[in-house]
Amino acid sequence: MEAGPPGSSRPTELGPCLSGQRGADQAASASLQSAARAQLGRHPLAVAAVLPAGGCGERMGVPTPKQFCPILERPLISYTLQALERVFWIKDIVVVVTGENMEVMKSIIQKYQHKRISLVEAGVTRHRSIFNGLKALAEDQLNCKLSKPEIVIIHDAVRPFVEEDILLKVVTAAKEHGAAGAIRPLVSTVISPSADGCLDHSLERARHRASEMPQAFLFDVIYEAYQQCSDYDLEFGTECLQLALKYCCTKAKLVEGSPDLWKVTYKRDLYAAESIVKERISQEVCVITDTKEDNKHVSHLLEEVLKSELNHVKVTSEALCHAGRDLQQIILDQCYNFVCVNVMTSDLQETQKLLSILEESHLSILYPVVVVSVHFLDFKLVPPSQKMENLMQIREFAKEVKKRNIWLCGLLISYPQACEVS
Ligand SMILES: Nc1ccn([C@@H]2O[C@H](COP(=O)(O)OP(=O)(O)OP(=O)(O)O)[C@@H](O)[C@H]2O)c(=O)n1
Ligand SMILES: O=P(O)(O)OC[C@@H](O)[C@@H](O)[C@@H](O)CO
Repeated sequence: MEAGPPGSSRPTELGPCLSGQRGADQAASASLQSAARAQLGRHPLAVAAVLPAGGCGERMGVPTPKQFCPILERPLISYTLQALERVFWIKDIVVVVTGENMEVMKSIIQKYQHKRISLVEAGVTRHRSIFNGLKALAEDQLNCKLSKPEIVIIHDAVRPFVEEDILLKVVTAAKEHGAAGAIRPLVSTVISPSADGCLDHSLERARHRASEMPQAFLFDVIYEAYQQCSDYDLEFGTECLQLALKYCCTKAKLVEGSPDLWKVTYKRDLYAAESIVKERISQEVCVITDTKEDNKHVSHLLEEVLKSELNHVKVTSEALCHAGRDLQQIILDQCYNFVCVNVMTSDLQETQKLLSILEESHLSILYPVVVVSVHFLDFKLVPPSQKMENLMQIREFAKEVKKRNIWLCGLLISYPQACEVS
C-alpha cells in the first residue's frame, strides 16, 4: 500500500511482523496485559501511538537523520518500533516522517517486518509533526484502517528503550487525569541567565524534573489542544504536556520513569545506545552439540567453563537433534549467541544444520546472531594443515550467512585424545 499523497495525513499500513520473535515477548507481556486489563478497565481502551520521526538530527552532526542512524547495522527507529510492537494493547502506531524519508521508512518496515505501522508526513517542527499524526487518527477516513483511539501515546522515535510498564503507567494515568508524562530527576542544575549573559538565578534542582517521553493523553484533550494551539507554540514549543495545560486546562500526571528513557540527541548517545543493545542481547549463550557421548561430554565441560567465566550470563546446552523442540524454544527466548561443539571432526555438518535452523527462525532479522563453530581436534592424529582446509570453508560460509545478519566464526582447539579433559 502506498503512503498518502504528499502533505496529506492519509496513512498507510505496511508490513507483517515477526511471529517467532514475539513468542518470548508474549509470555513476558501476558502478565502486563492482565495488569493492563485490570488498570485500563474491563473493556480494553483503544490505544494508539504517534511517533514523531520527522527531524533532521542537526545536533547529531551527521548527514543521516539520527532516527535512521544504524545501531548494530539496524536503524535506530526500528528498535523503537520493536519496543512498541511488543505492547499488544497498542493497536496502531503512526510514524511521522518527512516526504523525502517516506521510502526509507517503508523499506525499514518491510525489511524488519514491523507491523501495525501507518506513515504520515511530518511538519517543519516537532509539534506540527505530532499534530499531523493526530489528524491521521482523528479523521475517520473510510478507506483507512485507522480509527480514533480513546488514548494516544506520543513517543519520540529516537527514544528506543521504552518498556511496556512505563507505557501502561502513563496510559492508565492519562485515562484518569487526561494527560500523563514520564519524568526523570535532573542531572544538571537549571539556571536562568540574565540579559548580560551572567547568572540571574538558579532553580532548586530537587524541586524540578526533566520531562521525558512517553506521554499519553485522552485523545480528545490533546487533539483539541493542538487545534487551539498558536502558531508560536507550534513553531517553538517543545512540551506536549504544556499544550494540554494551556489550551485544555488539563494538568498532566507526572510518572517517574526509568533511566533508559533518554533521547538519542548527540553522537555519544548512539554509542551508548549500541552498547546497551549489545549488553541486552549478550545475556544468554547456548552450547549446541549432537548426541555423540564425546560431544555431550565436551559440551558439558564447555558449559561449566562458560558459566564460571560469564557468571552473569545464562548458559544452556542443547542437543541439535532436539532442534524441533528445545532449540526453537531457546530461539523464542531470544538467545542470540550459539557455540556449536564438534569433537574430532573439522567438517561443518552440525554447524550447517544449526545455521539452517537459525535462518528458518528469522531470529537474525532484528539482532545479529553470533555462531562460534568450535572444533576439538587431536593434532597428533591428523596434522592441522589437513584439517585447516576444511575449516577454511568456514570463511566462505561466514561471508554467506553474514548477508542474513549471522556472524559466524571458527575455533580450532587442540584436544589430545591421550589425556582426558578433566
Ligand atoms: N520537524 C520535526 C522535528 C523533530 N521531530 C522528531 O521529534 C523527535 C525529538 O526531536 P529532536 O530530538 O529535537 O529531533 P531533531 O529535531 O531531529 O534533532 P535536532 O534538534 O538535533 O535537529 C525526534 O524523533 C524527531 O525526529 C519531528 O517529528 N518533526
Ligand atoms: O526539544 P527536542 O525536540 O530535542 O525534544 C522534544 C521532547 O522530547 C522534549 O521536549 C521532552 O522534554 C519531552 O517533551
